[in-house]
Amino acid sequence: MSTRNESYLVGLIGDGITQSLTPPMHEAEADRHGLRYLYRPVDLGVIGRPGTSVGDLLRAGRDLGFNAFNITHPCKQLVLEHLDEIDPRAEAIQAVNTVLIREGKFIGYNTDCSGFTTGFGHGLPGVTVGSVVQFGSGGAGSAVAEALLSLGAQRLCLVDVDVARAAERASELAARYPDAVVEAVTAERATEHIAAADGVVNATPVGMHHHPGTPFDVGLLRPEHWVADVIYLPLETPLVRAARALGCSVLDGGHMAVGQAVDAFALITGVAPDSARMRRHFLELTGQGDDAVTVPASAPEGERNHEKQEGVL
Ligand SMILES: NC(=O)c1ccc[n+]([C@@H]2O[C@H](COP(=O)([O-])OP(=O)(O)OC[C@H]3O[C@@H](n4cnc5c(N)ncnc54)[C@H](O)[C@@H]3O)[C@@H](O)[C@H]2O)c1
Ligand SMILES: O=C(O)[C@]1(O)C[C@@H](O)[C@@H](O)[C@H](O)C1
Repeated sequence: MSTRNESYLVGLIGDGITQSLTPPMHEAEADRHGLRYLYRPVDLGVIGRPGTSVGDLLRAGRDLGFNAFNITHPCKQLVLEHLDEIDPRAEAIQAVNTVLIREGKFIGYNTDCSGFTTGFGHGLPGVTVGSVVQFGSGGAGSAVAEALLSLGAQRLCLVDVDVARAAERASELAARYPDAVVEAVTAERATEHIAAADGVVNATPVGMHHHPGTPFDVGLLRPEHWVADVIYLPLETPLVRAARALGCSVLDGGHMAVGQAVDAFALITGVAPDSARMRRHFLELTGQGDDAVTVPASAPEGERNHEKQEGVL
């Protein structure tokens, strides 16, 4: 037996998340720290519950002794009304992906934003954030837009098939970042903005295994563009592949996936995870275990088998 102060019971609430790599990332890192830590997917599709049941699931989890939950599509906004406290950044984004249960209270955070920010710094070092066209302004898109503006983007164009959603996000962000130009643009007008942009971001599900394709015509890309995708299943989306072939600097969705997991693990346990080790494990899970990075000679034997770099997300 163990109480909730002696071990960790964590879940991921969302639809279609049974194959998520976040649970194995947390569990393996916890093992390396000698923590007793179980992380279970709570797949709404499998248990036949709607996104609106997230509050009931949180309360059931609290009563059953869970320490925390990650929250994903379609619940990142739906969960807001069930929180007792919310981190200021998550409040600004109006999306939560991590809920800590402390003394019976639900405290919400957004590690998608911090995870994208860290991954951007490591994966696209030295690029000019400058002017960005971002496709998708939902849960991930809100976090990424916030990250880009806090990284210094001066112009951000949001493109979403849900035009009202993009307009709403753009006006919220413009109010909070008055020195930047933030606007919603139609897919047609995005063409001219991509031509003038430093970077292009995909924060839509287009490119996932079950949603193949690209959110815009990749013929618009030039080698000078940097390109970021948030999708990590697959890691090599059609957009990432096309951008790499063209010679663009590219950030795949794995950087954000590891970054959000690193930050959530730290919040849940209070223990600083080894982000490079989590990145290596993630790449093994995705079958990309030979990512070209280096591990210091002092690393444990098992880790020296991989030619990888410390501190790379
Ligand atoms: N790497 C990570 O850590 C990470 C984190 C969160 C989400 N994701 C991924 O991000 C993607 C989006 O997730 P989400 O939670 O934001 O979903 P969401 O449904 O909240 O938002 C997606 C948005 O994209 C828009 N959209 C769809 N097709 C479009 C198109 N062709 N052009 C423009 N807009 C379009 C939708 O209208 C919606 O507003 C998913 O693939 C998810 O797996 C990755
Ligand atoms: O890896 C996933 O499946 C996630 O759902 C991705 C993203 O939505 C994160 O915010 C979640 O914490 C985990």
